[in-house]
Amino acid sequence: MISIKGLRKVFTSENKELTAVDDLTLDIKEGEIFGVIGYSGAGKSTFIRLLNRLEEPSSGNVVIDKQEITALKANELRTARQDIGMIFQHFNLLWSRTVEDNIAFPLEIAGVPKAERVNRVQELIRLVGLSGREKAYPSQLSGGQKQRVGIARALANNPKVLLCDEATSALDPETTNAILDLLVDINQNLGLTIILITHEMHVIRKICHRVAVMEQGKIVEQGDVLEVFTHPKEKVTKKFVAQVMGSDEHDQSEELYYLIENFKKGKLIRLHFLGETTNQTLISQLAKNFPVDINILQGKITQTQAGGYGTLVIQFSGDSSEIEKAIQFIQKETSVEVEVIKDAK
Ligand SMILES: Nc1ncnc2c1ncn2[C@@H]1O[C@H](COP(=O)(O)OP(=O)(O)OP(=O)(O)O)[C@@H](O)[C@H]1O
Repeated sequence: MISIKGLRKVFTSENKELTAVDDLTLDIKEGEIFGVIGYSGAGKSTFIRLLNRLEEPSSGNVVIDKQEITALKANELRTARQDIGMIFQHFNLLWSRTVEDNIAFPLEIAGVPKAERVNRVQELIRLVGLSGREKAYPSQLSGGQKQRVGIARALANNPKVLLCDEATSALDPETTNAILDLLVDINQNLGLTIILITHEMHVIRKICHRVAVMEQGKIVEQGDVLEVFTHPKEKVTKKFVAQVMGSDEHDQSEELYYLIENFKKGKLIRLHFLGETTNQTLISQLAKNFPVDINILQGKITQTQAGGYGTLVIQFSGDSSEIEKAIQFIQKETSVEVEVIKDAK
């Protein structure tokens, strides 16, 4: 769907050259939500702006849906941009226009007749959940509502791709979640390919299918979100994963030592969940099927688009042969990995 090859952007200021995006090659599939994460200055904004040529590349090419964006003349680019919606951190709304007039703006530019425009705007307002706010001005809206206007405006011409430039960075956590849910809805219901840049791993965890990690203009690691979360390779990736899961191995071993010392009966087990979508009822299944006591001691499980992952430490106590059967059940019937931390025998 999107093919990016050897993309570079060199800025020159005060006779110094700075390579903001450095020989970047990437393929993005149709219908996926692809996240690019990196710290400030990594080159994310420059990268996403190169895709629709808000920033002109120094070299390399970008192909979106078989059209080579980097080869288009100015007038061709204007038409091609109707297929590439974009939303921004600070919304970029027109402050003197109402909600409906902001959303109608790209339709006016595309020459859509008035009656059709009015219908389309109504449809978009419903889609993004802004019914009743049609006549409001941006200054009268909350941050989340402003971004909803931004999304509706970006979708007005039925684009194939939506570029999101730190779209939730100016929002509080609750509003961020609501906007992320809306992006997932749009992705699923309209089949829209979404590329987003962010410095928050929570955003990647919650909605992305694949992720690329950017550092100094380059992609240093990429893959399925679950794979990158469970097996981060680069130092920078490990830091991002720690934003969501916490990673301090020292802390973990201290906590385990505490559990081993204080829960001496039966067996202490650590369960490793990896992309489980079907095992959410595991504990209740164990409790129903085996005459053992289960004590939940510690856990951290988080949900991604590909299912949950994380660990759960439990204590089994009771008849040791029943405990063994319960463990065998987990090993045979689920893909949860079992690690025995301590066996009281
Ligand atoms: N117009 C410009 N002229 C000169 N240098 C620029 C320009 N735009 C960006 N840069 C530089 O390019 C590098 C990458 O910036 P970019 O904004 O793409 O990073 P980022 O990862 O999006 O970070 P942030 O989240 O802070 O914006 C930075 O060193 C920045 O100073």
